[in-house]
Amino acid sequence: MDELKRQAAARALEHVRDGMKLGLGTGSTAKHFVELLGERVRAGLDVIGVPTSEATRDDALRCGIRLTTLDDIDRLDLTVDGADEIDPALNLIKGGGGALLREKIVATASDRMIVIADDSKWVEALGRFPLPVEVVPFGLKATQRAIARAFAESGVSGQMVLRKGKDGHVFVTDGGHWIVDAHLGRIIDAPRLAGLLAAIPGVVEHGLFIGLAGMAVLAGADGIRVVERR
Ligand SMILES: O=C(CO)[C@H](O)[C@H](O)COP(=O)(O)O
Repeated sequence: MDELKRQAAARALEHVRDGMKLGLGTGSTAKHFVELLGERVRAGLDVIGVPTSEATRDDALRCGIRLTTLDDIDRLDLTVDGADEIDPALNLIKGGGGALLREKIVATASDRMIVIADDSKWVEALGRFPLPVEVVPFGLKATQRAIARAFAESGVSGQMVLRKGKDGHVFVTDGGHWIVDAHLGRIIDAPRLAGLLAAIPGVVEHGLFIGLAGMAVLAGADGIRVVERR
């Protein structure tokens, strides 16, 4: 599986050009991309990156990649990131690694987003992977009730679980928020649900990435499949 992730990352690297401003994703697949990019940088490629998490910032610096922020530059040329699920419209579930907020800000500031994954992430409909919803700790129960109403309005339901870290304590995002993972099974209308969740005051961000990815690079046992959004 790790080899497939690296193959997908290597194929995405072919889209990187000298002088590009890059969004650097988070997760085990994105980490392969950062490492391979670092090899090219050490060989003379001139790029600058905006990391989507503290973990990616550390990795990128270790790999010798120059970094900047969205305060210092306007647009990015390309973001390369992983995903937890990818559907045929190239809508995604992201946030399994907890970095969905910065990932969405960076992807939205990019002219292009390429999503890289092993082909187990390809699904006919989103929702088997629990949908991460990043919330502020204040008023958690009220926010969860509003989220449940949004689910009902878009025709889905399921258990919501407050994410815990490996240490058993509540998982805290880089932005100081909490994550509720919603076990929905199958999301019938992801764009509609995305809009409903975005309108809830206690929701900081959710893991539905609608219309952001322009290309998916999927590595499987039979080779690499590239899917472009129509
Ligand atoms: O959204 C993410 C982190 O917030 C990751 O891209 C997603 O969880 C996929 O991770 P991996 O490449 O390790 O399978």
